[in-house]
Amino acid sequence: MDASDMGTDLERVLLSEQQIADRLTEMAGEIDADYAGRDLLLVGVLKGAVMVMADLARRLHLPVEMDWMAVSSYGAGTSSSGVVRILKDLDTDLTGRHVLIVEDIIDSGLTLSWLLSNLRTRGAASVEIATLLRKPEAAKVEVDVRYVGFDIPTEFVVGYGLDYAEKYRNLPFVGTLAPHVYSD
Ligand SMILES: O=P(O)(O)OC[C@H]1O[C@H](OP(=O)(O)OP(=O)(O)O)[C@H](O)[C@@H]1O
Ligand code: HPA
Ligand SMILES: [Mg+2]
Repeated sequence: MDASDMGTDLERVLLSEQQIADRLTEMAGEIDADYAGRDLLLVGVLKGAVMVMADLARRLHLPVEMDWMAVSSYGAGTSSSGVVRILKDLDTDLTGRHVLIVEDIIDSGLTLSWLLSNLRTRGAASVEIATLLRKPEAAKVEVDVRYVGFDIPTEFVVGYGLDYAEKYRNLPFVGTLAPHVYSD
């Protein structure tokens, strides 16, 4: 699937499949080096982080475990409500574990800031964040992020796990939507 398959819904491609792949390879290299000799637990945040988790994890040379949480702050809209709900909690006890939260995007920062404090109360040896995308100018709270793929402008983006009203997650690239998609 490429941009032309999107018909008129897509405004432009922000990050191509190749750019994403190259950056994830670099991030995996840093993570491999930083966590060498440690037992790492990757925590993916459903649903948006599915693609990042799958592609980042496959580039790591460390023996990792993977677990998932589902939290929601957006519902079907395009701005964060600020109210974070746990829809599915971890199956893993974090006591003494090195935890790396894997996310698709940090926008207002409200979701990750909340999640970071929540996981830090669970006795982990360390809790860090890896995110593919971050919107620095949209931050409502500052979040201490260890690994960032790309800083992007304050525009609503879709693809590579990111949705608008649950659609577009399966695009292999990250793009912006044409305004008519929001108003129709
Ligand atoms: O920094 P914030 O403004 O809090 O936004 C970031 C969060 O919003 C999105 O999740 P969403 O709640 O849309 O759930 P989803 O992953 O299932 O789409 C995204 O995947 C992040 O988790
Ligand atoms: O720009 C975005 N796109 C899709 N989902 C999101 N969740 C937070 N920001 C975004
Ligand atoms: Mg969403």
